[in-house]
Amino acid sequence: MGRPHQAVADGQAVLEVGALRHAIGGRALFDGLALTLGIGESIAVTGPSGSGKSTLLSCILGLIKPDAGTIRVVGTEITTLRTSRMASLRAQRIGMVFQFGELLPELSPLDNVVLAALLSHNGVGARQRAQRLLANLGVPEAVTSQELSGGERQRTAVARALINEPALLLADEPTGALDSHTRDRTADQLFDLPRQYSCGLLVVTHDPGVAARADRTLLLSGGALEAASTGAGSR
Ligand SMILES: Nc1ncnc2c1ncn2[C@@H]1O[C@H](COP(=O)(O)OP(=O)(O)OP(=O)(O)O)[C@@H](O)[C@H]1O
Repeated sequence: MGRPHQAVADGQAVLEVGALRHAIGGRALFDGLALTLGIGESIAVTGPSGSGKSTLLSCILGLIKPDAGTIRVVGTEITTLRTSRMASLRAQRIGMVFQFGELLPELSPLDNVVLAALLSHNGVGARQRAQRLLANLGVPEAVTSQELSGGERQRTAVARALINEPALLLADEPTGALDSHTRDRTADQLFDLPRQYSCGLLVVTHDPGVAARADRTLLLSGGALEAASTGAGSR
């Protein structure tokens, strides 16, 4: 199922953030923050509540314009993009998984996933792609997604994020609403995705057991990202 856009070259970074600065309400959240994420790689970002993790994701999604610095998504500098161009880059290149899935409850899991393809003008073969993704992630068929368990809903949200074959997958506390068994299954699947689908994965999480699955864990502290140790055996 070829990408509807140019493929990411081997070795190319899917995300490069440089010298990022941003303040909210007079408080500096980012002060020279830098980050590089490669294709096939996963990074977990941890940090105290209010340190700016979700704001960082919003900057990468182009929803917040940072005060200064650069953000390149698959080589495209997004901080200077017009809204319409950013919207199309976001639809084609970035997948996002939220803490509570944010599915449309009246629609089936399949239709939730297909809808994301249609909204991105990527409808050709979308039903088959969605069926394959949902089957791979172990989501059962259902008339409405509100019939699903929390873990099944979250895996549907993962399928929806993958339907347009994004180069960059972002997740904000993707397992925060799940019990520990479901968390483990969902997190295992999530961190398999970069190699399975040739994308880069950036996960914001408070959960050391989830962060431990990432190739690298970074701590957001003092407005910058530093290497963090999640501790052996914290899964
Ligand atoms: N729209 C907004 N208006 C005002 N302040 C905001 C806004 N969005 C975020 N903030 C503030 O910016 C800071 C960073 O928020 P953010 O949600 O990015 O933190 P976080 O690290 O994701 O926190 P948590 O781990 O609790 O989710 C917080 O102090 C928050 O109150």
